[in-house]
Amino acid sequence: MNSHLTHPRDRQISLRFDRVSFSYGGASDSRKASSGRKEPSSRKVLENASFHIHQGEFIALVGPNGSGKTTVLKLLLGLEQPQGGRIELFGARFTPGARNRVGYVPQQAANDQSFPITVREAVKMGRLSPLSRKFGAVDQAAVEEALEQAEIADLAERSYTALSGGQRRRVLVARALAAKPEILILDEPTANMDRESEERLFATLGKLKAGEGGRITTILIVTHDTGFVSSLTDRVLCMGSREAGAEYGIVQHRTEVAGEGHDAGALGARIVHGESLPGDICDEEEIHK
Ligand SMILES: Nc1ncnc2c1ncn2[C@@H]1O[C@H](COP(=O)(O)OP(=O)(O)OP(=O)(O)O)[C@@H](O)[C@H]1O
Repeated sequence: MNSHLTHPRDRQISLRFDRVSFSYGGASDSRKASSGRKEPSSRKVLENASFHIHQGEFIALVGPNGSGKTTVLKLLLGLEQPQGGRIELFGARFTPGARNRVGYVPQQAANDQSFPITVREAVKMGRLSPLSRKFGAVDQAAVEEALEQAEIADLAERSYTALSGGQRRRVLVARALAAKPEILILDEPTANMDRESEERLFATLGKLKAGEGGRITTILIVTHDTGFVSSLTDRVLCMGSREAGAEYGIVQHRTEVAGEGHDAGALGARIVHGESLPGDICDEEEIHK
């Protein structure tokens, strides 16, 4: 069976949260463990939160400020450990090897201002592995392809620091794509982005979703701007919704007519949308403050 032709929900699961609970200052909080100091109080972010994402799905993760979106990303990148439940990447518990198959585009690069390198060099960083193997022809080809995919080939020799915020964000996208990730995670990619960069990023994401180059990429995008990706989005995950048995959980909204797909019915609300997703997609009454 050609997996490209199958519906994403008939493909294997790339990522699963199974009744995940997490509190900052809780028993397995990494900062508490490393510092040895006791936090004055714990901050519960997730309780029994469950969702899963199929290979090739395009998912928007939305929710109000402080509802835990970044925390979900930290958990699935292995930067935080849940106190309860299970997180699976590619059908197994988190491993560093699985992490290498996930591309992450942060809101901004660490030390953004002091990045005295060209755009091509910044994208090359996506191919540098901790095993310090030689940078070869395959790596070079991947870098050139990522520059094209992110529509920044014309910027390749420019200094990274001379770029606009939106252009820098597209460099970070290219850096992630250079590693040919199976899952691509983007944290608020359009925040403070100029119109042209937004349009080019949208084009990049559209090509990834369409499977250009014969690769299937699963995409998880944290955004306040659901309109930006509405025509690409398969499902919306809403943070902070109260569900039976999950005080601080996540509700999955389908962006398709209710009843479709083999696992329809297992989840909460569904919505139907056309060109744009409504701003109040997550029921405000349901969102914890
Ligand atoms: N390192 C930390 N220690 C303690 N509490 C934290 C820490 N990081 C985040 N929090 C708290 O956990 C909750 C969830 O934070 P998180 O950053 O995940 O939310 P968010 O939805 O990404 O917010 P935003 O949209 O503002 O980026 C917030 O109440 C936040 O104050």
